[in-house]
Amino acid sequence: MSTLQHKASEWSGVPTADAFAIDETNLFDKLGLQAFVNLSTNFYNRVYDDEEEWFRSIFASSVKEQAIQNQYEFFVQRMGGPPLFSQRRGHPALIARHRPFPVTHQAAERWLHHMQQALDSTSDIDDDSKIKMMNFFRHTAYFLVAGDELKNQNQQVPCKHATGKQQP
Ligand code: HEM
Repeated sequence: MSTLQHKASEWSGVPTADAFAIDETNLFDKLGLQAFVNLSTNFYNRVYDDEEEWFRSIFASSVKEQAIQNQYEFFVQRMGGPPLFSQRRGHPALIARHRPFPVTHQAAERWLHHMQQALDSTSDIDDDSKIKMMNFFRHTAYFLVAGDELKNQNQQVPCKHATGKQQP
């Protein structure tokens, strides 16, 4: 298991096997496209209305409708549907795509809070699928936090040129 996956399991409290239980059933076949559209719409409606300005502002440079599409296309692709995300956006590379944003433990908890509420208000997703999806989201959120911490560590490592010594 990679260090990032290990940290993701430890911090999220979700064992890797539970996180990837989304692969046991084809959730796209089970739920259909509209359920994913509804989930991401519910999620981003909450995010863009968040009373917590520090969290809302992380999304300030994104257009809500595009953020909704980016998210549901990724979920559809990851949960057994057609590769809509990759066809339009390229490789998911989630850590790299989150690089501009402060993906802290606090931000992960706020993201997950909105996602739990979005799931609760999406009636076309059954309870078993909700549990599977939430485990995947929780694990992935902390995988991104682990990736973000790596980015911060790398920034603290001085560049070899910063020593003033010339390399041979
Ligand atoms: C942990 C807290 C998280 C924060 C603060 C965060 C923040 C963001 C922001 C600001 C964007 C840009 C919105 C856009 O224009 O599409 C974004 C995009 C995205 N996020 Fe997150 N995110 C988090 C967790 C997650 C998780 C857990 C997943 C997947 C399970 C995820 C998947 C995505 C995807 C697929 C995109 C679209 C990327 C693209 O199309 O370039 N994010 N996220």
